[in-house]
Amino acid sequence: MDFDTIVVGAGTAGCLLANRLSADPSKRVLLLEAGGKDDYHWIHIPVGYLHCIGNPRTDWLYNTEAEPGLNGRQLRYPRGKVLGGSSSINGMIYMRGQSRDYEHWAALTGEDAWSWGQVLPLFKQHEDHWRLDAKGSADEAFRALHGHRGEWRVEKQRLRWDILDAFAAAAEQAGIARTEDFNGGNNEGVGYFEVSQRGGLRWNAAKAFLRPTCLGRPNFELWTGATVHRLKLRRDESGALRCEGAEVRTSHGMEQVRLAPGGELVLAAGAIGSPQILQCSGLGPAALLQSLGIAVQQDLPGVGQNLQDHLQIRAVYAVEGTRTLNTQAAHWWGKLGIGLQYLWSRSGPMSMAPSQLGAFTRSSPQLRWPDLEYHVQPLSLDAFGEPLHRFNAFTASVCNLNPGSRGSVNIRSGDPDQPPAIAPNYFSTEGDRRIAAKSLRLTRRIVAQPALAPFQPREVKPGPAYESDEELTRLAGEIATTIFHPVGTCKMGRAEDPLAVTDPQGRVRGVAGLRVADASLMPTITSGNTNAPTLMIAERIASWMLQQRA
Ligand SMILES: Cc1cc2nc3c(=O)[nH]c(=O)nc-3n(C[C@H](O)[C@H](O)[C@H](O)COP(=O)(O)OP(=O)(O)OC[C@H]3O[C@@H](n4cnc5c(N)ncnc54)[C@H](O)[C@@H]3O)c2cc1C
Repeated sequence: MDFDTIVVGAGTAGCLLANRLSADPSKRVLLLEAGGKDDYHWIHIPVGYLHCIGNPRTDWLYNTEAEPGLNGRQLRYPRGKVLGGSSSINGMIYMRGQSRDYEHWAALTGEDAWSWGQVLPLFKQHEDHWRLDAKGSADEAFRALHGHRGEWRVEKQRLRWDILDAFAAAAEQAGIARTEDFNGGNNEGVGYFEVSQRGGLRWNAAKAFLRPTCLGRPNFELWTGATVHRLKLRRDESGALRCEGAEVRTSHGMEQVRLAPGGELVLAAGAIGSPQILQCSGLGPAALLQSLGIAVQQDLPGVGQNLQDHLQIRAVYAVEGTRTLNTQAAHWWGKLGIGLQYLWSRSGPMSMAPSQLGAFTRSSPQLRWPDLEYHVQPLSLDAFGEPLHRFNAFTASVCNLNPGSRGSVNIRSGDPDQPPAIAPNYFSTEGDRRIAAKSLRLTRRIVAQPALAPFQPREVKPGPAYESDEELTRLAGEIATTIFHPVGTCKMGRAEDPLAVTDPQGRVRGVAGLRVADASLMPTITSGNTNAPTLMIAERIASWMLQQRA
């Protein structure tokens, strides 16, 4: 059977693409997903991300290389391997980034369609914002920025914590104004995050875009447990290269899926999966491919390079006179109470996104835009996967939104089952190290404000003894970890950019019938969490594909 479109990866981008591209009943669309169905209960109960990360049922279980900037540590590098992809295991924060991110993409690519004014309608197109539910509860300015009745539900969190309210007040005392909306183009301010949930349950890309619409369409097929190993490429007499389909491993063994004449295959396998598939297919840096004995189909030096990620520096403060999740979940009766609260009202800690309170601010008053994001949590632990501390504490995690460090994703062999080498190269620039020290000092300044004084906060990590830039940077390397935002490994760009893997519309250079439409396409990381920008990318590329089909 031939397909007009084959989408590889049913994650954040892939589910939206499949929905839009199969809306025309005359076009046959196949969606391929390596992971299984999203029928695991912990995907849907928000706090279940703790059970999904590090679980082979839902996670690819990657690790980074030993990172010099993190004092030689390797990090766990979760990526969703299930229907919905990373949207099934992520922190659910809805964050578009800053308008300047998109102006920058437009300048870098020369394509004005990526500018803020032109992407805003795309964010709104699939949005279903809770504040627009009730008539009259949102003003015209809010309506101009947000969408209603789209597929992507955005809700207010169903909990609050005294310690987080106090942190918000302390941030205000330190000069960070309150905000009710982080998604208006400038996210500066402090407030509770809004989340991708519906009625206290996670809202992932599969629920939003596949069920029931897509799954009911006779022209649409979804294969789960289907891992794409390589692309099928053919060179015609004139030497032009075209993608004709893919080799896929399913429960029946290896299968070939084919594109109909003029069809397109869209890679939406994410910032790790998409470059891996390209490199395994002979599309990538020639030297890397030759060193592994892979025939070079097209030398694309940028495939797998330009990896960008946000690194969170997790400062921990012990507190007195209030309860945090650490002690609330320490005993069976506490857990029972939490469970009953969730069953009764779908609220409380089980409805909790990993980070509830957020703040965007500037590491230096000279900056025009916020370059730091705080994720504040009423809990603390030594590392994800470790138990919560037994004392009451909160974590103020801070990340540099615009890191200068660039890393890579490179296959180690032509075997698609071997995980690639992931080297984010954190803290590899002087600027990133300087901002790390500055951001820890800012955290201390916020925590020292009067609003937090009643809770007698005591710095547990990195520890009050450390003061100098050098000490703080080394300690940041000790306590920092990924905030799970890898992007940029198949970046789009201008023809004269040697590292651009695709043109500004996601078409892979030198290969007809092949696009990329996921987080790997971003030329630079957005100033915030990356799920909403990835949905927008998929919306944009789908609209171009539909126009070009017509
Ligand atoms: C733990 C975690 C927490 C996060 N928290 C947040 C948050 O709170 N807010 C936010 O905005 N962002 C968050 N993110 C980031 C956000 O989820 C991602 O940026 C976004 O999901 C990326 O979408 P994508 O479509 O590029 O990739 P994905 O959603 O990862 O989808 C890729 C899909 O392709 C499949 N695939 C890969 N290789 C193959 C292959 N060879 N064959 C077939 N299928 C394949 C994968 O299994 C997966 O389903 C988080 C991510 C993680 C992992």
